[in-house]
Amino acid sequence: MSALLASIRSIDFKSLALAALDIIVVAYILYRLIVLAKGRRAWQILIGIGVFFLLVLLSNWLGLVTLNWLLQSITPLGPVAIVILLYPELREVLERLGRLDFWGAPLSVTRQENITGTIEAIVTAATLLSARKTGALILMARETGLDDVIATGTVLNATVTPELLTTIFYSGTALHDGAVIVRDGFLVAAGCTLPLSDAPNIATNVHMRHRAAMGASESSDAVVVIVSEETGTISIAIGGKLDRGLKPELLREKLLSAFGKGAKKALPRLSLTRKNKEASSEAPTS
Ligand SMILES: Nc1ncnc2c1ncn2[C@@H]1O[C@H](COP(=O)(O)OP(=O)(O)OP(=O)(O)O)[C@@H](O)[C@H]1O
Repeated sequence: MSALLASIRSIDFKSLALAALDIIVVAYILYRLIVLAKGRRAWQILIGIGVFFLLVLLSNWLGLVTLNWLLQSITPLGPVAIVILLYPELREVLERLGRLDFWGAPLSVTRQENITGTIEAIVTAATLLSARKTGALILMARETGLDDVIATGTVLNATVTPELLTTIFYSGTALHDGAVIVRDGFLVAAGCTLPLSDAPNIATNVHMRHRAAMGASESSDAVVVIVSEETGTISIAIGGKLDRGLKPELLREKLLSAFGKGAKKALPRLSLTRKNKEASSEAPTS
């Protein structure tokens, strides 16, 4: 008993508390970084890095000398490659650190909004625009921020209504070109430039507006609704995949399912960072 008391007394509680704090802070930072990366291209890059290190360990363990030598030779280039590949995400993390919103509110769902109402407004607007053959590009945010895309357009921060959407896309208005960004139940910005898809096998009848929608949904977890100016057809792009020729009911169904049952009351935040600079120089105007 006295030995137990002596050993308890010998514990340096201050160092223990500091070590615990250290572990908690590091774990929290890692958690926030994972939440930030998830659903974006950065996530695939991180998985790729994980696979690379797994291969290094495996080749070492199996005694695959040449493969191990090759992988070990490439490893010192890793930090530079990571900075290049994850440049947009690293920039966003630093910006968030500066704005202090890296630590606070959750990065995913920040506000409880009526997503069903937002979806309804978008479906109604798409139906009207489709009937008039007015081109439209509506990007719906899901996770993290879209600040760099928003920066390419004009900030509005207005409630999403069919009237506002149809007015914005009315040909000839100053903001009809480009995409509108909907986030947290608000039409945050209009006239935004999206990154174009660089997928190799895009059909020739997929024009710039649809390519931009595909690009935005490839680079982030955004859900993009498109109305073709040429044919009036309504399409949706999710994860780089374009689903064309949707009836309003199917569009509503897909949007509700994209925002998930749990998210029916919340419009999550989303980010899209990659390729904007390239797209802003490529985007055409009508
Ligand atoms: N990178 C981009 N980001 C945002 N909007 C874009 C981008 N590229 C094109 N657009 C929008 O698409 C419009 C022109 O698209 P496009 O040339 O595909 O029109 P279209 O021939 O009528 O085809 P569609 O049937 O796809 O509407 C532009 O005026 C612009 O509003």
